[in-house]
Amino acid sequence: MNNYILTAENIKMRYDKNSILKDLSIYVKHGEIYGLIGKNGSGKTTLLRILTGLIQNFGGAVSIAKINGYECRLAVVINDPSLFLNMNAFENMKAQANLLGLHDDSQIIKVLKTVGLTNTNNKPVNSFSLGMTQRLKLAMALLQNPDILILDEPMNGLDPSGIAELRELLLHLNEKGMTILISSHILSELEQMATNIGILHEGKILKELAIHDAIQNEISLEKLYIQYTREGRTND
Ligand SMILES: Nc1ncnc2c1ncn2[C@@H]1O[C@H](COP(=O)(O)OP(=O)(O)OP(=O)(O)O)[C@@H](O)[C@H]1O
Repeated sequence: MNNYILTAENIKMRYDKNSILKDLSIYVKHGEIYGLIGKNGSGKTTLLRILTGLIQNFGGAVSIAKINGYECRLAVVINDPSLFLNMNAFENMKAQANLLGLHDDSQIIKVLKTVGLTNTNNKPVNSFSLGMTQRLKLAMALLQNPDILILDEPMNGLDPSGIAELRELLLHLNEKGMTILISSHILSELEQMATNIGILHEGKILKELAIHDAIQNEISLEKLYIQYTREGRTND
């Protein structure tokens, strides 16, 4: 038996005549923080949308592991606006909880505490900082108590303290057992946070590696990124 919680094999996706993902395979293990990197337009968001079921017309197969007979729960934080801007954090969470059929407010209160949004004094979301908004989106995803959390460039636009807060939060969730798949261009953050890295280039995951191997061999992610995504690269 393998230890994968999420696998996708032979994924093919095209928009009109543009082939974006070309027989791509990705393997995410239980308990890891998998950092997905690649150039702008390489297909990271497309892949994450496929993995989360937001895109259905693709080729290949996605498989989510089962624990005790139940498929692992997956939640996603993507950049689509999905918040009610005139409502406060609790009201947004309540709306999401209703959609999920959760009627116990204690779960909302617990999750808001986890992301540090309990003392927002009834402020509407349209007065939130970007960091607070990102934490609220994360809280909405956490309401589902997921086994796998998928985040698409969650640090975009955050200031250094917002990035650090988000990193601490994700590390905390991971320590509690949550598997995390995160796409980002901020390689220095992934170096601090990820356990594994996948480099998406020309429609495939060209390279997967464990961060501790890179550290042991004193290879920076930036160097690897450049090596694997430049034209005429060597793939070894
Ligand atoms: N709905 C769509 N219709 C047509 N083309 C699309 C659509 N969505 C994405 N694309 C194209 O597919 C390619 C991959 O886009 P995608 O957003 O998946 O890349 P990305 O790696 O996430 O990029 P970035 O790092 O800039 O966010 C791009 O060329 C993009 O223009």
